[in-house]
Amino acid sequence: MSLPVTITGLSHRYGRRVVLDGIDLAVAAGERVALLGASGAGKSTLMQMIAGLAKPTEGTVTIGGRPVDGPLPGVTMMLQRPALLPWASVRQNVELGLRFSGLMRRDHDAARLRVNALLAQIGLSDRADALPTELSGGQQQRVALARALAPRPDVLLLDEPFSALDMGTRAALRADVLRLALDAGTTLILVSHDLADAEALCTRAVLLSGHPGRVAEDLAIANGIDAATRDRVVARLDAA
Ligand SMILES: Nc1ncnc2c1ncn2[C@@H]1O[C@H](COP(=O)(O)OP(=O)(O)OP(=O)(O)O)[C@@H](O)[C@H]1O
Repeated sequence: MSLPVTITGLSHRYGRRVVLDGIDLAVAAGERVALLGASGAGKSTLMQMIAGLAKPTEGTVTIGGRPVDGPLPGVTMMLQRPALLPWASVRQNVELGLRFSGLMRRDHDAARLRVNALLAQIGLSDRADALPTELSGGQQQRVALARALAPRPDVLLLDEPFSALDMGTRAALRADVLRLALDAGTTLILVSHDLADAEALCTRAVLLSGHPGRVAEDLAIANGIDAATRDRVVARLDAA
């Protein structure tokens, strides 16, 4: 299942410093939206609020009509660093996603099949017993992706998941994310400062800009981006 995410009149201050101002954003169930912006535009802060890890100074976030006042079941976040359990195998790390969802307890066989299918999808079936430290950075990020998608989350939040990876690995992982997200039918919100990430994964790009960050552009990108728009967006992303 996928759920809509609605942000209404959201502003946020750290101390006396306003970092986000008047954010209104409606993401439909199953939509794939990129939150783009230069460094410091407030993208990660906004993601933390969607994930229920921080509370906005003003305004609300609802997911499936339910106000977010803490982490909600069915909402999964994946970060720049994979944050795998170092002492647990690849398989155990992916299983963790299903332990939280309860499937491991309810139907152990179904959980095992799901983990096997995910390991095959990320090309790591033969590394199921390896420890994370025995994998490359890209492989570790794939394991984190499989763990995030194992319970078929209603909403998947990706905060710069590709930024620590080289270009080749990045392209391959983008393809994995798209395939697994489509398979899970999840609503996807991606934070990035790279337009290419948005084009590879999303049908819509929302650009945060300024200090405090506000929504500067809201673009349909499913059918590509014309040259003038691309130049404008890239210039804004490059602005510090
Ligand atoms: N916990 C915090 N306390 C105080 N200020 C913070 C805190 N977290 C972020 N900030 C500030 O809020 C602003 C927005 O930060 P945020 O990390 O949300 O931006 P971002 O767009 O995700 O940036 P980047 O692309 O560099 O990660 C920045 O100026 C940052 O310094």
